Amino acid sequence: MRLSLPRIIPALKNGAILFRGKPLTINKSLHNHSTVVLGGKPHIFSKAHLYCSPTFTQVKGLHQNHYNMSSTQGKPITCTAAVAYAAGKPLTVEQIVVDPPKAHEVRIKIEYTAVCHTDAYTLSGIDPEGAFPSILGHEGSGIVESVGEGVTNVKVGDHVIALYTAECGKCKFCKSGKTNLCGSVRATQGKGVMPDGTSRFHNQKGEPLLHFMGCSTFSQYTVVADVSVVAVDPKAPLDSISLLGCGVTTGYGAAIKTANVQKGDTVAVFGAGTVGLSVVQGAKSRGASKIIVVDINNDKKQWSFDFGATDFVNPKEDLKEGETIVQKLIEMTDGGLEYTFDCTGNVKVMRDALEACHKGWGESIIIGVAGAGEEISTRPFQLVTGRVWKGSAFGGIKGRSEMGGLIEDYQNGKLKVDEFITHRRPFTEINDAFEDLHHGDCLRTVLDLAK
Ligand SMILES: NC(=O)C1=CN([C@@H]2O[C@H](COP(=O)(O)OP(=O)(O)OC[C@H]3O[C@@H](n4cnc5c(N)ncnc54)[C@H](OP(=O)(O)O)[C@@H]3O)[C@@H](O)[C@H]2O)C=CC1
Ligand SMILES: N[C@@H](CCC(=O)N[C@@H](CSC=O)C(=O)NCC(=O)O)C(=O)O
Ligand SMILES: [Zn+2]
Ligand SMILES: [Zn+2]
Repeated sequence: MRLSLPRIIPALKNGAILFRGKPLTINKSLHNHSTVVLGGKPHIFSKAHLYCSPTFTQVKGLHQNHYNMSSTQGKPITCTAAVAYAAGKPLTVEQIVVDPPKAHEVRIKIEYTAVCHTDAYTLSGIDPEGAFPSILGHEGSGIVESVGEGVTNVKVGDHVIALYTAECGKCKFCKSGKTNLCGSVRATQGKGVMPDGTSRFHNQKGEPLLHFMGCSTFSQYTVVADVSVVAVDPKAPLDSISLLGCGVTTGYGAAIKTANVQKGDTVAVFGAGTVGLSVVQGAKSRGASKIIVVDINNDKKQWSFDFGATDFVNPKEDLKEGETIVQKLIEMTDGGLEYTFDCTGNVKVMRDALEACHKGWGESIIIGVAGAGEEISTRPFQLVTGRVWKGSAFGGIKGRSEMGGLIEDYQNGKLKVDEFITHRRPFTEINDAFEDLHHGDCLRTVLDLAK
């Protein structure tokens, strides 16, 4: 049962609600502003918090569970989603049905989602794991609507980010201390189903729709495994932090975790999208001495400098006759770079990125995702002579244990996030958001699921 506003207000007026053990008094504008006064200090709660939050620890005559529950709990929800019915076709915005979460699952009311290049990659049909019909989207934030049995890490009303890289803390991978990859749900996630092998989505004809990357944020409601969701500070704006669900975290983490860039290091970043520019800001935060952005699109030049690049090279325009990008970079850095990052997904660029590394110690980190059948190649001599080829998924970040730190970096002004939001659209314009991706003036389009 949802605790309705008319029911909660008399309870508040009677002083019957305790917040962290102290009685709450209501601000007279509670109706409109959701503001309560505690110890003389105003506290602002979102509507969702007022309705659902267990931070309200005691309501006279009501059991705690009552106000932890929503009226939709345990029931299917009909809502709007964007369905990918076939590769290369626009998404269909339609009403779908989202089943309640089963044990160790969480149903989230998605508030905002951005479109990542990987969504376009899968929709294009070149993802070996791409399957249809499905609900794409993996860069999203929202509020927990209900939880299944046994869920302890999040509760109704929590502000959350969906995680395509789960963290169970118990599997071989999680316990290794060597990787952020988690084995707990990855096999079923890759098949587009929940850990029990079934889907929580179906369309109005009753046909099941597949999940995507364990997130499926292109739906007003989604269901994820409990290991694939993290609760965050409710003061962090949900629209901005949706970007921490993928692009920003991936690039920033690749610089500060996977590569672990140190003061004075030289860095080259191939591809100045959200991922590449987030690598740039990670490298800058570590005090890299040179941060060279390589991109074929001059529209990315100013952004590169804004995020901390020291140089910008457009291989289509800035090379001398017969010069390669590898030669240019080696010449600019007295023998090559300490770290290079591919943020394009182009396997030829990946080779250049490796070969631009300094002999003996340079490391190249592949972040870009390449299509089915694509392979990387280089002369083994490149590795024999000390260059290292690595990859990075979700920036090497463990979503449940490390997201809080990234949110703090954002809140303290150390990590730029808002600057990536170049476009905003109502959810119904999702196909235009995919189109935005192909234009040089777009880093991220954030979609508002309420519109
Ligand atoms: N490993 C992981 O965990 C993750 C991987 N990814 C992958 O990372 C990549 C980047 O993602 P995102 O930032 O969202 O993508 P974007 O498309 O926004 O950025 C890619 C950038 O690379 C540029 N580019 C394309 N070809 C070249 C080239 N030959 N040389 C130099 N620059 C080039 C593009 O230019 P233009 O605008 O002209 O096309 C664009 O500016 C994608 O492959 C994505 O799938 C994303 C998130 C997580
Ligand atoms: N499905 C593809 C590979 C896609 C891929 O590499 N995904 C990245 C995240 S991309 C986010 O925008 C990743 O983290 N991969 C690790 C993972 O476990 O999926 C294929 O089959 O090639
Ligand atoms: Zn992504
Ligand atoms: Zn695990």
